[in-house]
Amino acid sequence: MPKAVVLGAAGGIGQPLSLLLKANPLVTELGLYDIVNTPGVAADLSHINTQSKVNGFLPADDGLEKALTGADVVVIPAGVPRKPGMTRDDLFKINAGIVRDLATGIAKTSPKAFILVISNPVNSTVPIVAEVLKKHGVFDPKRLFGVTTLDVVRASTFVAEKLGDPSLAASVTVPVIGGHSGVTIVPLLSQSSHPLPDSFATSELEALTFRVQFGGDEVVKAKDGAGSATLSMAFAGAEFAAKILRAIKGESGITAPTYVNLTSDPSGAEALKKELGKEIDYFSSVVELGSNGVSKILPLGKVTDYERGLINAALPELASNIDKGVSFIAGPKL
Ligand SMILES: NC(=O)c1ccc[n+]([C@@H]2O[C@H](COP(=O)([O-])OP(=O)(O)OC[C@H]3O[C@@H](n4cnc5c(N)ncnc54)[C@H](O)[C@@H]3O)[C@@H](O)[C@H]2O)c1
Ligand SMILES: O=C(O)C[C@H](O)C(=O)O
Repeated sequence: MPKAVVLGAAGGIGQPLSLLLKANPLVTELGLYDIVNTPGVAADLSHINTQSKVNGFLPADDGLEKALTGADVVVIPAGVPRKPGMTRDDLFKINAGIVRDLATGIAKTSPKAFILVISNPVNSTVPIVAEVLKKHGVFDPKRLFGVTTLDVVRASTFVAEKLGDPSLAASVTVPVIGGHSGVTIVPLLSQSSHPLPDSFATSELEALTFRVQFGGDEVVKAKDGAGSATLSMAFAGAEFAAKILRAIKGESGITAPTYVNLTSDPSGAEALKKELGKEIDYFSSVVELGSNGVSKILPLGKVTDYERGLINAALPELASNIDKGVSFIAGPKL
């Protein structure tokens, strides 16, 4: 205990993420699943002198089921990445089906696992996983997470840069809320652990906000057709997974922003929706983690008028992304 599983483990994110999980002393077993190359990735990682046992699986011979058996934490970076000119929503056509099929495997084999969804478009793929789990009668909203940590990591880096002290990057924390695409990404810079100077101009604040919202595009452009963020995403995914592993082990007081379901448990969902002023079924907010998953969704806290405007701009797109994911499994709303 615990066993971590990576679905999409041979990919650009999957390989370095699997490496970082192999290096995490809390992981005792690591299952790697992909449609290609996992035996090689697993053999390679298995020579690293940390305690976890590593196994690689392919679709043949019930590989998905074998990988997922006994899983406590399942991380999903399977699916295609963006090329320049594409939005994350453009990936829906291919990734929705991939995520649906993997979620079906989880529902059948490891329904109690904590599920961490990286595959884009996260705003829609998380609802897809939830709807599949609901169909199988095993949905627990406290155990399903859209991984938005890369936005948080970016915000820390960019704020530290603006403060003129990159050594602060690891300690700066900025809540990033909403969703994970363009305008649905809302950095609450007024709540930065290391405040921006009073002299910070409105235009600078807008530029910094834009950089967090569209940081993914910078990488897509720089990679010039060879994919999107992989290494920074692996780092971010491993950071979030490490928090989950610590919470499972019983550590209390761990918090992180993550994209969660707001329709039932856990506590705090109704209060958050009141603050948002809108009935919305998923939202990324800071949550408190416990051994059973999300123990509390924390309130937004004080936001500036500018941030309130960003939230209001995010909500309609988020709602439409959510509907798209839900309808893919449940059929269109009548
Ligand atoms: N949440 C985030 O912040 C974030 C950040 C970066 C990338 N992403 C997303 O992560 C996904 C993966 O990105 P990448 O750069 O690693 O892509 P990649 O193409 O390098 O890797 C994807 C892997 O998924 C595998 N795969 C495809 N279909 C599969 C299936 N049915 N079952 C198991 N594995 C399957 C592929 O074989 C490949 O190894 C993309 O959708 C990307 O947009 C999300
Ligand atoms: O930008 C992308 O498509 C990948 C990822 O969502 C990111 O934020 O880097």
